This record gives sequence, structure tokens and C-alpha cells, in this order.
Amino acid sequence: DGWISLSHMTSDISMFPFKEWLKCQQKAITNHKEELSEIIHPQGPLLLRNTISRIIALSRGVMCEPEQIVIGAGTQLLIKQLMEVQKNKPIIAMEDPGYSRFYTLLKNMDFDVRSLKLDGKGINMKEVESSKANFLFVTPSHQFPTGKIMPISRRIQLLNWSTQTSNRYIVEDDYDSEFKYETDNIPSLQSLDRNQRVIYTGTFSKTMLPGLRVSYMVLPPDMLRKYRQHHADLMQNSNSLALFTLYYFIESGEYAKHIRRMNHHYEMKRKELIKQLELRFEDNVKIEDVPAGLHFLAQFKTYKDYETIEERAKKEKLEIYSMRRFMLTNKYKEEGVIDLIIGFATIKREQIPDTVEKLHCIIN
Ligand SMILES: Cc1ncc(COP(=O)(O)O)c(/C=N/[C@@H](CCC(=O)O)COc2ccccc2)c1O
Repeated sequence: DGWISLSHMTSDISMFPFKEWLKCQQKAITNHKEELSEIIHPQGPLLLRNTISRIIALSRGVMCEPEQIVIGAGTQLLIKQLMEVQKNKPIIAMEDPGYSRFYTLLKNMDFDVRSLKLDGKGINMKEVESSKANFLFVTPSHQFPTGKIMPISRRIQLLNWSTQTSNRYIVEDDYDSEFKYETDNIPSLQSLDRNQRVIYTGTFSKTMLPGLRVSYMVLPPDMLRKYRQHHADLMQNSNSLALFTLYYFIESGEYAKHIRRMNHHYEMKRKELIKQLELRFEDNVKIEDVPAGLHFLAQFKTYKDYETIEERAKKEKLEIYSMRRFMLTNKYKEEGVIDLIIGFATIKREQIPDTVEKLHCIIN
């Protein structure tokens, strides 16, 4: 259809080892007929929760028992189920720009949702303090969408904030932590938490097949008790066959191999795209070169506004999103520049020069 995608909402599944996946699915069917024939644990199979707790301990420093993990069909569903448990309408705060799907979900659940500005270190502490929030949603490992990695100093400030009064929680959305290029992993907020204030969420959407819809959250013990009481009757909402298959895919080492392969593949494309953009736009582009994730932020000098750019991109059959998608209430517009979110997962290496040229004529 002639469209080129610089969307951040895709992953490059051309390299996904479907043959291995099918072998693991065969194993899942052979070894787990019993479980497939019945309603299994609402939090997902214990053997997969064991595996997940081991992976996130190794890669993110998350300390938890498998019993604290809830597996669900997407992070939004898990957040919805978690927030249904909360009594007397807690106040919610989240990053702006931020993940608009959480903002919409929580607003639709009639919560009072405050959108807080960022500063150079991530979510702004003064705004956090004045927000009176009970639940604070943050993306410290790779702020969505700006890419900022929250420094340890700000993490400590947030953790101190969370212990100042009761009924304060931090929801750490670690959605994009697998893909780190030069920098090594900063451990999760949850790994620094000594007061059971951090609710940790992760997903297999970025590293596996987005269509699998397998995500998970780690609940502190007291929140887990409340969650289990409230959702005593709730059945598991993930697909058991996919979960058992994922278990074998991880245990066989295929998952680790796939992440290594994708890290290399994405890093190459990211480097090439940044190089071509800087060559073509020279000092009319400023790139937040955060070496992580499947997208980066690029600020282009132009006197065109967001609407014009978005229209021209559509006409040029280039799928790309601007910062407007993520502005919750603070609809700022810097004079003479626009911010675009450049996703590099699906673009082919050989398409990069033409795509950069296309972007140049859209913006100028
Ligand atoms: C901040 C944040 N947290 C969690 C998630 C993951 O959600 P889950 O898949 O339900 O577990 C996303 C996915 N955000 C999605 C949409 C972003 C947008 O709306 O602009 C993009 O998701 C994918 C990107 C690449 C490959 C696969 C998926 C999230 O942006």
C-alpha cells in the first residue's frame, strides 16, 4: 500500500522465530492438557510466574515472590483490575506528556487524574507534592514518550514521598526496559523500595509479539491481599495456551536469544536513522539521543504547526506521531519547532534514505 512507518506502535516481527514458537506450543499442548481443560489460577500459571520473577530479578532487580505476580492480557487491563480494587476514590497523578491510553482509561473510570509536568530528571517533584496523589504513575526506566531515564536521585525522592503518608503508591510502568543500547540497565524503582509502595508493571508486547497480549504486574503483599479479596471470582483473562508456550519459549533460551538479536537489529537501525536525519537536517534537528527503546524524540525547526505536519505526513503515506498524541492537558507549543516521535522498529534499513527525504519535504 506504499505506506512507510515511523510509528512507535509496532515491533519488527519479521525476525520472530515462529518455528521455535510452534515447537514450544507443541510442548505446551503435550504437557499441559490437564490445565488447558480447566480454569487455572486467576493470576496465570505458577510455573510462568516463577520464570517471570526470575527474569525481572536478574534484568531489573525486581524482588518478588511468584505469588505477587498477576499476568493479564495487556497492561491496560491489569491497571483497570488493580484500580477497581481501590476504595474511596484515590487521587491519581501521571506524567504529561505521558501515556494517553492510561489517562483515558483512568478518566473513564471516574478517577480524579492530575497530569504533572516533567523536568530534566523526569516527573517534577514539586508537582508531585502539590498533587496530593494517592497513586502516581511513572515510567522511570525510559519516560514515555520523551525517553528520559530517571536518575537515582529523583527515584529516591519519589520513594521518600511515597512513605510520607499512608495510602500512597507508585505505579512503575517498566514497559520499555528490555531495549537498552550503550547504557547499562538502571535497576527498577521497585528494587529500591523498602516500604512496599511500588506496584511494578511489565509487558511482553515490545519484545515478543504485540498480538500475544501478555503483560504482568507485581503487587506488594498488602495490595495483593486486597486484590485477591476483591477479584476472588475473577477468572484469568490471558490465553493459557499462549502462557504455557511462552513458558517453554523462555525456558528453552529462545527468549534471551531473541532479545539479544533484536537489540542488535534495533540498535543498528536506530544509529543509521539518527545519522541520516542529522546529515539531511543538519542543525534543524535536535535528537534526544537516549540509547533505549523502540523510538526516540526528534525536535525539528519549522514554522509549520502540528496539524499541517500531520496532514502532510498522511498525504505522503508516512505513518508518524507527534508529541500532541501524548500531551494530556498541557498542550504546549514551542515557537518554531515541533517534536516528532520516531519509531524505528519496522522501517527497513534500505528505506531509511527515502524516508528521511520524505520527512524533509513534509517539514520544509
Ligand atoms: C507507556 C506504555 N506502557 C505499557 C505499554 C504496553 O501495553 P500492553 O501492550 O498493553 O502491555 C505501552 C504500549 N504502548 C503502545 C501504544 C502507544 C500509544 O498508544 O501511543 C505501543 O505498544 C507497542 C509498541 C511496540 C510494539 C508493541 C506494542 C506503553 O506505551
